[in-house]
Amino acid sequence: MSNLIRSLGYLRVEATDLPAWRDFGVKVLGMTEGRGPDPQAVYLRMDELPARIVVVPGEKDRLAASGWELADPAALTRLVGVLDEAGIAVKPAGADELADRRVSHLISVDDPAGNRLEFFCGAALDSRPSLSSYGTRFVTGIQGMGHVVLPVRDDTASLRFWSEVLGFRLRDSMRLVPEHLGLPPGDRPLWMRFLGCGPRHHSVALAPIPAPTGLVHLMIETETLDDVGRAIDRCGRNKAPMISTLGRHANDEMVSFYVRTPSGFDIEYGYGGLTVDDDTWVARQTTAHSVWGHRFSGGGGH
Ligand SMILES: Cc1ccc(O)c(O)c1CC[C@@H]1C(=O)CC[C@]2(C)C(=O)CC[C@@H]12
Ligand SMILES: [Fe+2]
Repeated sequence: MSNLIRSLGYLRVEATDLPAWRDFGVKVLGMTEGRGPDPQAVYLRMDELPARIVVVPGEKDRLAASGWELADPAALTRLVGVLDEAGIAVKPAGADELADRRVSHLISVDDPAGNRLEFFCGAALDSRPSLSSYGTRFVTGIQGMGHVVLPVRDDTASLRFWSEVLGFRLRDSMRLVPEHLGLPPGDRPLWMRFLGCGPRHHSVALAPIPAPTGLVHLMIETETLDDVGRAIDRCGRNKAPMISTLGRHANDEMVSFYVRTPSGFDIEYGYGGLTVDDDTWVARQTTAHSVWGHRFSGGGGH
């Protein structure tokens, strides 16, 4: 158990259509475009970091890595010790990768499902404010950039790695019906696990849902409900495919909707997510994904 990871820091996405991503990030999501070392890449900002989503040209559309922030080099050194002890192969970063990501220290590992994870500290800040022309402000800070839902195959192995090795805390579980996901009916129950590493209710959810792009969705959170409403309007104006109606989740109380990115995975765009305290939090099971809304279409029969 390590308990060293503080928050979701960034995503690296490989994409086939970079101009579509620039438009989507700026005009639909309300992020701002930053600058970075790779002139080909699109750097999308939400706050004082130089980029929260880095989109690089690729042969196919996929999540290349999720980046997770630690407090300092000592914490990263301790995490390497924990990973070594657990027999997980740790790849140190070269100078080129550090420069590219604008961090002082970086390592990477693959989780049991093959999701590439990067652990870093010492992010460079961008002194230019990230000011969206729509007035959108994102909830980041100690809550990080949001949450990711990553595909897993073996629920037990993945849950053990994320909780027992990485030190994430189980915040909620939800049983899924295979037929609802377009999967064959099975005898084993399918569990979705929601885990946190800080005050945000969940920074990662592990889902037994096949995702060809390596990501089910990224959730980003705004400071006001009006920011979410305006984003819905911009989806319409820019013909970005909304794949769910507005709804409120049962477990983290987030009011959100889902929109498809140019890379085929989804963004959950939300407001009002719950923060929790590990000293008092009790992990439960939710039996309905939402208290209202979130009717899905197109994305696979929900
Ligand atoms: C259930 C839930 C709670 C909190 C969240 O932040 C959240 O994204 C979800 C929904 C998770 C999940 C999904 O991402 C893909 C489509 C899913 C599997 C459904 O069909 C129900 C739950 C949905
Ligand atoms: Fe979510």
